[in-house]
Amino acid sequence: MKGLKIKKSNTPNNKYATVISQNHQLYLISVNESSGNHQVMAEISGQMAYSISSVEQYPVVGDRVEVSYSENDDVAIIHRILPRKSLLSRASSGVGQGVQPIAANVDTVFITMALDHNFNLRRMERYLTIVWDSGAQPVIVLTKAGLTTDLENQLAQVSEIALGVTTFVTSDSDFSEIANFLTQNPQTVVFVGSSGVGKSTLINRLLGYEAMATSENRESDSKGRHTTTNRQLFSLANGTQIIDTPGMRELQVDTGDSSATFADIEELATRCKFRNCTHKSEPGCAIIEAVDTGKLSAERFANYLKISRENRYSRMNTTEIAADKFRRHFGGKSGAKAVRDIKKGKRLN
Ligand SMILES: Nc1nc2c(ncn2[C@@H]2O[C@H](COP(=O)(O)OP(=O)(O)OP(=O)(O)O)[C@@H](O)[C@H]2O)c(=O)[nH]1
Ligand SMILES: [Zn+2]
Repeated sequence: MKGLKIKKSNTPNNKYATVISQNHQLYLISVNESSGNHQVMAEISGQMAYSISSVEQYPVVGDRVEVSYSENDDVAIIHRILPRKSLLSRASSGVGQGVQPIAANVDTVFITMALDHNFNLRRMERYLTIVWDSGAQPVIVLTKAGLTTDLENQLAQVSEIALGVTTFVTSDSDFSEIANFLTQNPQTVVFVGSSGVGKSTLINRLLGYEAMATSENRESDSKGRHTTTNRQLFSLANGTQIIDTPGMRELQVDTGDSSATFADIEELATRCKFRNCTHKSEPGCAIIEAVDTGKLSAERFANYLKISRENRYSRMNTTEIAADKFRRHFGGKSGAKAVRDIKKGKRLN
């Protein structure tokens, strides 16, 4: 994986550091010093705070930052974020709220899904979409192999929606594929996936100690999932870093650029007779034909449409979204009739 190119600082006493945990505007950073790495609390400088105009300009876990700090200081001051190679974000709740960045410079996102009742290809597509969009590389981890009798079929289904994506299968007793993968390519990784699929179990096994409380030894409503520290970035001996921040694990699998995940559908769309085909009822629609002949599953196509619509919304303001819903809902009706319907309280959705 490509390393960060670090521009030399204009201020010779400044140092470089990695953000290892974040709590509101306070950061825990690991400063790279000639004597080794040194952990210290940090805040952003007044000047940096003043110049920030959007939420991605705040440091997040995994960020490399330039700081000023001397031995006598209680807190270091963060002056800037070095260029990121990836940024993983989740959708904030509520329409028009944009996205919330949660981890930077992640190389690989392990999309973790259990092979039991948790297994769900539509959810997997959503995770893939977010990961492709972040600049990180997805790897699929299918856990609890002992709890399925249908592994071959499940693997075939996964490879259909995740063409070329590395896929590992783990069980209670065997997680060696992931361990080998990380030994061969030390890098920064995160685990995402539904609660209970075994992310903490895997992270503990990779670290070789109980850094995370798994659901077996955790109160179900306990806030702190880390047993020993409030770190959000853990290092393996081989240099691999595992980021695990609150809010990261399940993401909100509802946004992102769908083009890489749905490359086959986008390719089909280029063969529709009309360039602005909506793939609903047009003659010569290559997608409708593929669904009719069974080459494309209707479910997968429906998921594609849903994600495309959500993407479109994430780029619109509230009025535009309302107008779009209006058009979709009342497409054929006259404006006056549509307005009457709205006044009568018919829902748009
Ligand atoms: N059978 C089986 N059980 C597993 C496996 N991996 C984890 N488990 C069990 O599944 C339960 C949940 O595991 P966790 O590691 O806490 O799951 P998690 O994904 O970290 O869940 P959250 O912390 O809520 O995000 C625990 O009881 C684990 O012992 C596996 O490969 N096979
Ligand atoms: Zn079409």
